[in-house]
Amino acid sequence: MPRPVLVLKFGTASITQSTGELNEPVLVDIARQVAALRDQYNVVLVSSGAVGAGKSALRDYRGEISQRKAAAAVGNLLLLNVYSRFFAVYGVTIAQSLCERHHFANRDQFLQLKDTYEALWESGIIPIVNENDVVSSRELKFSDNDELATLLAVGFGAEVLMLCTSVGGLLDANNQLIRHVPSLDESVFGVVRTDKSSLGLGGMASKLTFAKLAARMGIRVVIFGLAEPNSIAGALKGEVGTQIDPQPTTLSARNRWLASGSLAVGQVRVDAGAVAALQRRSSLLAVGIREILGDFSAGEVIELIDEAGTAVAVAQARLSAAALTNLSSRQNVEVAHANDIVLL
Ligand SMILES: Nc1ncnc2c1ncn2[C@@H]1O[C@H](COP(=O)(O)OP(=O)(O)O)[C@@H](O)[C@H]1O
Ligand SMILES: N[C@@H](CCC(=O)OP(=O)(O)O)C(=O)O
Repeated sequence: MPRPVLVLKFGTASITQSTGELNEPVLVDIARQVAALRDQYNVVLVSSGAVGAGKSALRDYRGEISQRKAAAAVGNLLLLNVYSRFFAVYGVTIAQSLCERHHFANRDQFLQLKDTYEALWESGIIPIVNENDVVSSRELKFSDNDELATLLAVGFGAEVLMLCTSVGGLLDANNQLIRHVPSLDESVFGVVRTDKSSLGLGGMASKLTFAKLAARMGIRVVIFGLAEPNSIAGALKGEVGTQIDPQPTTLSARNRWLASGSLAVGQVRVDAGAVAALQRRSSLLAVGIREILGDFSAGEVIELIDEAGTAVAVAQARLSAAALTNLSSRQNVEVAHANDIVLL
């Protein structure tokens, strides 16, 4: 039996001090706790903290985009060096994996990543992942490492996605920990404020957004903190942090991919009749299309939005944007087959 995959993400606020410097005692403890999970899980550790760790090396750091990239270039080295030293104490070798968003657009390319991780896991090595900030452009970035961790969890069909937070979990309006969220509906999002740590990108709003996606794809999510001893094992057992239940899903691995990991390169606005047809699991026909937004080729992934602009589905387009625009007749032209459409 292959071991289940566990994706574990640590944000800047959890592993650095307020100055940005790496919090070594916390990292030693993470290494101890994660090393103990290796026999049970194939672990992917997603770690932020590079910008914080590297920024003091830059003269007159003001947090501009180019300076953040430069800080990440310095800081990733420091971060991995510290992880490498601390994991070595527990006999674990680590590997570095820097990911870019476009690697996730093409499923074949993404599966190469999985191949590599499997080779690492076979030798007991833990991959440590961060966004490749040095080259990531503003348009093509992951929104943050919560998204990167989620896309890895969905792509690998992980059993559990664990998002570490500096505040111990999801808190209610009285700052009390919410222990169990059976389903992430709007009322749950209502407790989230928009504050986040100064060096990180995410915060709780981002964690919940991606937790919702992962749960919809059948993955159990835990948002937890490191305040208690052995909190990672505790969170896995459901005793620490906020537990978010996975939703039942019948989507195939490929369609889960379509709905989450792929990059939608364009959008198509569809009318109310087409929305109703999609909900009946019909194919999308050209007659229901109101507007084509962006440029896409046949075979690429597009988002289907309703008249109000809300995304209702993602689909693999059979026709390019240009071919769709130039249709002489829109009767009986299939734009996306039902099997290639995933409702959101
Ligand atoms: N309802 C909430 N429960 C917990 N944290 C919340 C809530 N609303 C907003 N937050 C904020 O979200 C942030 C949690 O993200 P944090 O773990 O610090 O960042 P990251 O891991 O992305 O660096 C904190 O700044 C916290 O104050
Ligand atoms: N890639 C950046 C962190 C980006 C990020 O998502 O930060 P966070 O919100 O703290 O998880 C870094 O290593 O500093």
